[in-house]
Amino acid sequence: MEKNQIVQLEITDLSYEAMGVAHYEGITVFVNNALPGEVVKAKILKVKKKFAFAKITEIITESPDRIKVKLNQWMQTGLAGLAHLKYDKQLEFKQQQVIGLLKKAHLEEIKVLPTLPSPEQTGYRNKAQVPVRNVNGKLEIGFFRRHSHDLVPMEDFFTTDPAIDRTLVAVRDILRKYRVPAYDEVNHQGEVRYLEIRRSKANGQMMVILVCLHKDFKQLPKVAEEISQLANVSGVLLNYNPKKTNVILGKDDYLIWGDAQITDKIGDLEFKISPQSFFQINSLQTPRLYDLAIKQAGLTKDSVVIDAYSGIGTIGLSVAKHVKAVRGVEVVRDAVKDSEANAKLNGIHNAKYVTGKAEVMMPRWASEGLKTDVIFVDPPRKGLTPEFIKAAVATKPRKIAYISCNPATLVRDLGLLAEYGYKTNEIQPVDMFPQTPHVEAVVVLTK
Ligand SMILES: C[S@@+](CC[C@H](N)C(=O)[O-])C[C@H]1O[C@@H](n2cnc3c(N)ncnc32)[C@H](O)[C@@H]1O
Repeated sequence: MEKNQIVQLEITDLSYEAMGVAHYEGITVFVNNALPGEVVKAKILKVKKKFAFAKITEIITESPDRIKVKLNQWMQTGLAGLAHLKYDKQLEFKQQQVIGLLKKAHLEEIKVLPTLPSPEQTGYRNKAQVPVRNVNGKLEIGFFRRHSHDLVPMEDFFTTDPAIDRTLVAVRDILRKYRVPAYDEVNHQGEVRYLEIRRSKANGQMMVILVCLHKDFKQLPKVAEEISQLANVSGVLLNYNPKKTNVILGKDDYLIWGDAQITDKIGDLEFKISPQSFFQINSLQTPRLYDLAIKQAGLTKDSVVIDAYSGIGTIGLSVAKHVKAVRGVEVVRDAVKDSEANAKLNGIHNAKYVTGKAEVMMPRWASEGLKTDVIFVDPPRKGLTPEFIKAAVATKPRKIAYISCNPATLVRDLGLLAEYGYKTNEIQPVDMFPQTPHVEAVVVLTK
């Protein structure tokens, strides 16, 4: 097999990144946007020792589960890498992914429930972060072509709230009008690197963040004023990111106009959200995700609960009314400030939040005599660290409620927690990210 060769392939599986999997002369071939059951002609793009990458040139036998995607750009960029698959099959794919990982880890006794569908299948994202670059001499917004930094210009981001899309395009036009230079990655010059918009599903408020190479640029006052006049914009901020990096946001935010926070709701609770605070992006599915964890946690009015990795306090505050006390811990100071303000905003007096690492704070609380019944964990994609697991187990909770956005690290951690006697019978996948291969899941472990 060599680069640029055209081969006929039978697709037998979907990889966790939603690429079609085929086998050819002992080599595993990953084919962009191909579906199981399909026979395709494909051009080989890259060959390694044991695997290769290819793209479809012709579909010979089409899967009955394939649907036509409106814009080719969504597939080219990986913005919506599962959009070509019928929604019920997307849900099945997510369930199967967890089943496959459990099998590999010899944990097949754990049952995986059918994936809970999302109330909205498109336009569900309450946040967009889109790169700004020059394409053919024009400032454009869009998404990077898969595995590259070539910008594919776009106006319809499909999974993002349509009100956010309209505002992104309006801000792009303002930047063009005032001839603000887009960021030039190669020479590390220009001004605007990314646009970020966060929108409250509850009241429509939008926060617009210009991620810039410098703290200021000459057109900024005019640009900010025009953005502030767009419908429902409640704040305009500049995020300062001077580094040569792929990380989107810099450390510092400067408020140019309006409010530095928006307020959204989860269930009947209100939450103030700061620019850098984590907030689940699928607003309508989030309360259902939390409810699943809360229901299985077996809470009583006497329970003491830890909200580890607490963000702006969404889980702990949703739990607070069912229990005696909540202790939360989070590394981002602004998020902790938000959680304290959110407790007040909702009249909750039994939840306390601190800034720090969960693995450091939990043993400290235990040594101060805190007896914990349930630990809620909702870690980043890398999952739990061995230090966290040790600290959590030493805290001796009856249950650990684990919300995960990465089934690979979830399954790894389930194996580790089982060694300490924390076990589960089932996993509930929850679709927080329709049209993408991302899988969220809830598990409650009992000792
Ligand atoms: C997936 S978010 C969950 C936030 C929140 N529970 C929610 O549902 O909105 C993970 C959070 O963990 C925080 N974090 C990462 N490592 C941490 C650690 N070692 N200790 C405490 N918090 C941590 C991140 O800053 C982030 O806010």
